[in-house]
Amino acid sequence: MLKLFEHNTLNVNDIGEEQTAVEVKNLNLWFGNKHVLNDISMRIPKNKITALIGQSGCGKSTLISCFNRLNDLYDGCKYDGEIIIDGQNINSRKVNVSRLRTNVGMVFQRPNPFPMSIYENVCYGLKLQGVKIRRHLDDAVESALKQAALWDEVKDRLFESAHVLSGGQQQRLVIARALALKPDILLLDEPTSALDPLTTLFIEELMDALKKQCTIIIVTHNMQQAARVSDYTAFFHQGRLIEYADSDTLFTMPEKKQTEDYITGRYG
Ligand SMILES: Nc1ncnc2c1ncn2[C@@H]1O[C@H](COP(=O)(O)OP(=O)(O)OP(=O)(O)O)[C@@H](O)[C@H]1O
Repeated sequence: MLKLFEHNTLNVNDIGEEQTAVEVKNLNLWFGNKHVLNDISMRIPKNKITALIGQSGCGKSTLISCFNRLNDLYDGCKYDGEIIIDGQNINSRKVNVSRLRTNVGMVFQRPNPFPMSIYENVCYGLKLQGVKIRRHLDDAVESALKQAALWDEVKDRLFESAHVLSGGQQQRLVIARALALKPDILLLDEPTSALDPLTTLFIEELMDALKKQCTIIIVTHNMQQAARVSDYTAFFHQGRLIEYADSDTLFTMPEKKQTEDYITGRYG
């Protein structure tokens, strides 16, 4: 197995409260009558990369979308159980959802820069929050672009349209847009599936650097990527969490036959 990144991990059962970024407790979710997430419980550790894997349709994207309440946008979506972030059950009606979405950033499969300049893309969320002072915006844009390893490539053309950037640059721009809001948690839904292998590696190195400042949860279909980049991996099947372990253990000594069949490509 190609190992580029060092993983220093606890057993999933030993992740304590202080080390937990997201605690999922008996989460169930339905779209209409369809029971999509079935009694999921897990602790996702802080400042680590956790990969969610499993066959198409098993509920990975739905699960990460619970972490910033994106599923609320769909009529007919119901859920119960708890998701604790920063000591608060974010499934509660009392939660301020826009504040939650600032704290829990999300990046999707296809880079989706807004039709505006590179600069405006990065400071979009800050402006929505009411930040107006130009120097503050300039500093935030520079810092987020540096964290996303894009600054050197765009610093001389910040006011050009974001759409002139390559796919990999656009994906880093979208990551910078999320980072400008200083999220504690970054959700990445197949962030490299539309990118070539070199750009993918670049984004993986970026994720490894970013975990110092935030918790990363990534959905991926790419087993090599999950094994290379993540500290922990959770395998799902038909809406259930089948196996969750540190990635070294899950990819070399899975406990369940179903996990082994999936990671060795026998199905999926
Ligand atoms: N907005 C929605 N309304 C109704 N059903 C939905 C909705 N979103 C997802 N589903 C259904 O929920 C199930 C889980 O979908 P989800 O996208 O979470 O799976 P996934 O594991 O992320 O799949 P993939 O790997 O293909 O992206 C699927 O059966 C899907 O059709």
